[in-house]
Amino acid sequence: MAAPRITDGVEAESTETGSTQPNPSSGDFKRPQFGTRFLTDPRQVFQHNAWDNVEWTEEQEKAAKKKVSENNHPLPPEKQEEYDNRANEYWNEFYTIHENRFFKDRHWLFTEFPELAPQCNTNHEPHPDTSSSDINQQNGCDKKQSRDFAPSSGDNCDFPGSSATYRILEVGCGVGNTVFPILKTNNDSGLFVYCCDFSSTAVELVKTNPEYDLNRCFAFVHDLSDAEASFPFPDETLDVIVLIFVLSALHPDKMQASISRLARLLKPGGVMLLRDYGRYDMAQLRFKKGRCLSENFYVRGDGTRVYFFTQDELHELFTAAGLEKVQNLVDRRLQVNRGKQLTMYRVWIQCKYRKAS
Ligand SMILES: C[S@@+](CC[C@H](N)C(=O)[O-])C[C@H]1O[C@@H](n2cnc3c(N)ncnc32)[C@H](O)[C@@H]1O
Repeated sequence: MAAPRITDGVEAESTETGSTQPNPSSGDFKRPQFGTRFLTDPRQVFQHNAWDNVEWTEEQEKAAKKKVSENNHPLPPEKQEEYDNRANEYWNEFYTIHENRFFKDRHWLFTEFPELAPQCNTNHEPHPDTSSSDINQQNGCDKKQSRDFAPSSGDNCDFPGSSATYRILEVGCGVGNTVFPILKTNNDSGLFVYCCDFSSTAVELVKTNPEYDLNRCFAFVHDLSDAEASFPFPDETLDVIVLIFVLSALHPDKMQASISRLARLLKPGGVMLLRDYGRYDMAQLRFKKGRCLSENFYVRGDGTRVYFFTQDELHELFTAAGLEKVQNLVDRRLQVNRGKQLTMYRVWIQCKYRKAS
């Protein structure tokens, strides 16, 4: 595996495999055997490109804490405001420069999140209460209706994907590195995938991708931090919501309202899936002075922002939105650049939270 590509902007975090280790305290007991290369002899560190489930020493944790607190001098309020007001412009610039070359398709998606293609995985049983026919009946819709739609009609029967039986929304979809693999892998004829991003440049790249198929997918511009903004489908219509390295891009003050708004979109029994940066990830420790916006929240050289979560913070956000924990684990990985003899400690958090039936 190649070392992560580092620029003065976003880290190519999502090129990494998502191998994680089962953690009984995470409530996750059925995880596949994946990511089982453990570093038992430190002298062997440069023998492989990556090591799984790396334990941090006390000194390492202490040094990370010290580095973060030394850097905790927030930028002045006017700078903060500018980064907040122009957040989508910075991401537009990012996608204008990188187009679809930056975030790579990820192979770990379906091992970590089998909910994205449940027919390929016998562990997953959609909850009996969450069938789309129920939703359509609640909305007075006939399940056999055409998939054509008129998004502005305001008619709940006539929203994109209204006749689907399994609906997934990806928020902060970028150029579709999760959406297109889902469409390719999950060939359930009842599947419909929505995806949104507040970068109109990213959404345009999704829409102009040759694999974009309006019969199976609908991309739209949406600002997650605007909890009042409407969605092109009614509440309680989604089986799955996916957030991959997107919540961390929001201002921490906006996170709770955004997650609570998203929770309303889930059917009873539906799940929210998240993978994002964990506290003291290499990317956090690499920030230089003058980049801190508030505690554990930073702005990169290209104007995009990033927060580094603890498991407890995410648990609090999801449960305050009325969701129940299915999984909340930390994925600690040691990546090695053998050529440069560099070690990089990555910390990612992975969560699944369900809406009660
Ligand atoms: C690190 S990228 C991850 C992109 C994609 N999820 C992936 O993994 O390839 C973060 C994405 O979140 C989007 N984003 C940031 N803030 C957002 C917001 N408030 N509403 C919607 N999308 C947002 C950015 O435009 C960007 O596409």
